[in-house]
Amino acid sequence: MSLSLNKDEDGFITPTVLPKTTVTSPPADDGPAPAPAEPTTSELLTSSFEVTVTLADQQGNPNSPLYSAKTFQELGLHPDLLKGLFAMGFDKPSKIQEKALPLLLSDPPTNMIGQSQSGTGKTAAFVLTMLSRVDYDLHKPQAICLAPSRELARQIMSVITAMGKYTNVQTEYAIKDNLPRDATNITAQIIVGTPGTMVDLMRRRVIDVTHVKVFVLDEADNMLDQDGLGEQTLRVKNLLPRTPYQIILFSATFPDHVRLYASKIAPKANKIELQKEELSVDNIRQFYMDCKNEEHKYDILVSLYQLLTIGQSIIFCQHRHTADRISQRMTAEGHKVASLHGAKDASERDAIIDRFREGREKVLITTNVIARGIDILQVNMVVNYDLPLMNERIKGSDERPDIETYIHRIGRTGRFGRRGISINFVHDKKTWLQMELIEKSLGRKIMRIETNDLDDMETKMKAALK
Ligand SMILES: Nc1ncnc2c1ncn2[C@@H]1O[C@H](COP(=O)(O)OP(=O)(O)OP(=O)(O)O)[C@@H](O)[C@H]1O
Repeated sequence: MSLSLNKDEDGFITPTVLPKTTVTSPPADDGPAPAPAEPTTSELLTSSFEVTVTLADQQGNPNSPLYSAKTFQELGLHPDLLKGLFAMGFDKPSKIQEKALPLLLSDPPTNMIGQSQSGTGKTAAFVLTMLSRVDYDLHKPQAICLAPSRELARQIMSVITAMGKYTNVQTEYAIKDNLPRDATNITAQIIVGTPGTMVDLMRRRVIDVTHVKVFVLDEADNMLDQDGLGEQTLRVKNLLPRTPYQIILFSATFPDHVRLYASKIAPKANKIELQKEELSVDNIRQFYMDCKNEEHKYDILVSLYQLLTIGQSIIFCQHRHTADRISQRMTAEGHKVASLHGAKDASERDAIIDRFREGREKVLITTNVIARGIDILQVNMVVNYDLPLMNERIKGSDERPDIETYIHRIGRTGRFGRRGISINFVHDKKTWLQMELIEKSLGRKIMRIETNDLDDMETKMKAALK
């Protein structure tokens, strides 16, 4: 089946505006596939549902953020890294990789602020840069990478390990409860972690920063936002040496108030930017369900269970206690679901996400903790049980929808051109208006699915995943 995009009655919009990516080089004196996964059967309510991948289609389509006219070979990568890439099944670079890698790898190193839609391969771009720049004979930290959650740090590490499989790279985590308290000296070349633990290890000089030459912030807008992890990230940066190092900031979103600050943190950066209307990928079809009240949301979720378990699904709630409550109720009623949030301890969090990654759990009920970056190809459905709101991020703010978090949440599906579905639950005027604001900001139609018509639900979902 080909992945040509059509507008249909379900509101799946063909991109009429070609996704343009703007690349800006620093002004002279301004501060420095697998592929489209497609169900091969429309039998959504049977377990015979499969996902096949036809990477070449989308990477050959100039309208796609996965498009590539170039090859990894042309990028002058070390043969050991090329081997690693091919072993991972990466045949050619995606658009962001094709544009960013020559800039990231050029000498002298230049900073980079890179934006590209979720699931389009940003990780490989910064991982390849770290792996290309470190000196494997020097047993000192040389690349520091920060991510907003331990789950994402662990995922980035797995990409480094896979891509660096044919090199002698040594890596270490800076995440909670990973190193023994009496660890004294990290000799690994690449360290990946969350900012709090990274600061701690740097302050205690367990990490010697003298030789650091690359500093990466994944999900950079969140890492720099003063209402997010900005303060902690700045602490890490202030502990880095005064000698020049390359700063790389990547995210699918850069809201205006962070964009300016990002340019200060990464001076004279090359910039790859997206326009507002290009923020969300077109292969995720967005729906909403009009629920009667909070309790009805729960009933609807339960009625969706069969659909949720065909591939894998992530259900996002506003609060940890909601995630736990729903998960306990559904479990008591005989459904198999797991819940994950920041109040669980480190080893439990690792076990839960690992089980989900391995497909042993099919439904994960969670909070914004894994809204960003998590890449699990089988996830074909995301449910916003509660819409993301600004006041979850910014204390005391009003109840405006949090557009950036929405983009990241729905981006947990539709990875690297695969098809995916997102469903928003609305249950009163306020949530309806919030959803309308999301729809307006993204310029994408969010289609209604009837809550009392399971057949309609099934038909629309089948069509969306086809
Ligand atoms: N060149 C490539 N060829 C084939 N698959 C690729 C390529 N680059 C990346 N991928 C795959 O695409 C998926 C998405 O990549 P990645 O997680 O880096 O996206 P991202 O842009 O960082 O997304 P997010 O914004 O959600 O963090 C991964 O499963 C990755 O293995």
